[in-house]
Amino acid sequence: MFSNKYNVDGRLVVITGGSQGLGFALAKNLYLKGANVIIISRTKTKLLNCVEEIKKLSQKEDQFVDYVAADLSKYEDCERVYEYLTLKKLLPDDLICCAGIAYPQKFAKIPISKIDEGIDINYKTAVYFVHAMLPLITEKVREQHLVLCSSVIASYAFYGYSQYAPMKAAVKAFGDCMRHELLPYGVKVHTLFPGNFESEGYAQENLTKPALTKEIEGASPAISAEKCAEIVVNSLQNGSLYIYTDFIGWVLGSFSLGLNPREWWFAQIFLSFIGSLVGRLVDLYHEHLIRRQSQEEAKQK
Ligand SMILES: NC(=O)C1=CN([C@@H]2O[C@H](COP(=O)(O)OP(=O)(O)OC[C@H]3O[C@@H](n4cnc5c(N)ncnc54)[C@H](OP(=O)(O)O)[C@@H]3O)[C@@H](O)[C@H]2O)C=CC1
Ligand SMILES: CCCCCCCCCCCCCCCC(=O)[C@@H](N)CO
Repeated sequence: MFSNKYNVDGRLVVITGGSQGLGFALAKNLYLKGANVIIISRTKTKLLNCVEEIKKLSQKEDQFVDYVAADLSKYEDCERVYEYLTLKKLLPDDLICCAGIAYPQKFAKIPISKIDEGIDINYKTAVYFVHAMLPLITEKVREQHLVLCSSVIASYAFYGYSQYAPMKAAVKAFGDCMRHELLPYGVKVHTLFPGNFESEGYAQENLTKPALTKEIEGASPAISAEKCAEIVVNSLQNGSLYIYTDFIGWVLGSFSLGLNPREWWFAQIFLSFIGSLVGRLVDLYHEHLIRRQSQEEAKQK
């Protein structure tokens, strides 16, 4: 219905989790390219500072940046964002859902409050927000994009991520449903599968992350949030539906193609064949690391 090209200039982009990390980096990147942005997160003081910083990057007279402080895991707050947009007659061109949190730890050591937080921040913020915004993205007036943030972890869930991986798999599945349902409205739905990148959230999760988890995910060295945002924006401009931010993420995505959208069809199909041959070996190696560690722990006791 609409062209594939994603021209940033003049668009209105609403970004959840826009006060730090990837969300903030995306806000700055898009603003620098001429977009108007609205950032949303819970903490007003952080949002105010971000708005000031973004304003410094202004490209033209009438460029617009604003914020809404809202806890998007509460539906009333999502409705409040809807009211703010409609009152101000602001029609978003794109929604980017970046709010998310990980508490990597052995399952037995995870407090139930952290499990709830994982469900609320990773899953509910995305699903509730999209639900509340639907009237604004189904008007068929222009090309619109919905961007959801999953993780490489959705392609391969492993030791230490029991609080987080199921939620990111859920976000992936939600995105797949939305991609179908919003097709008649000309809304392109993109899902991000980032590998590790530096952010406040990443620093926080590293405080509880088990050594084994760090060892396994070492294959995805953390890039800067700015670099990650640049890759995401370039991929959106190329029309990619599934967006990976590092090589290992792309390889793991290729190993689990299923009926998923693909990029570089033949390369990915070839890799999926390799994956079906050696994938289990990689996992067996990780099982070996786990056994070795538990034996070492037993010796120390
Ligand atoms: N960093 C990494 O290595 C990776 C991260 N990801 C995913 O990428 C996304 C961005 O990650 P990252 O930049 O590290 O995250 P950060 O933890 O650094 O930032 C999270 C943002 O979400 C906001 N937020 C949290 N809870 C809510 C809520 N209930 N309602 C509204 N806003 C909320 C936070 O602000 P406030 O607390 O003020 O609300 C903050 O702005 C997340 O979805 C994450 O899971 C995926 C792969 C790798
Ligand atoms: C031949 C194939 C070898 C495969 C080896 C397996 C490597 C696994 C890498 C997984 C990286 C996961 C990053 C998770 C990021 C994330 O979402 C958290 N940081 C949360 O913020």
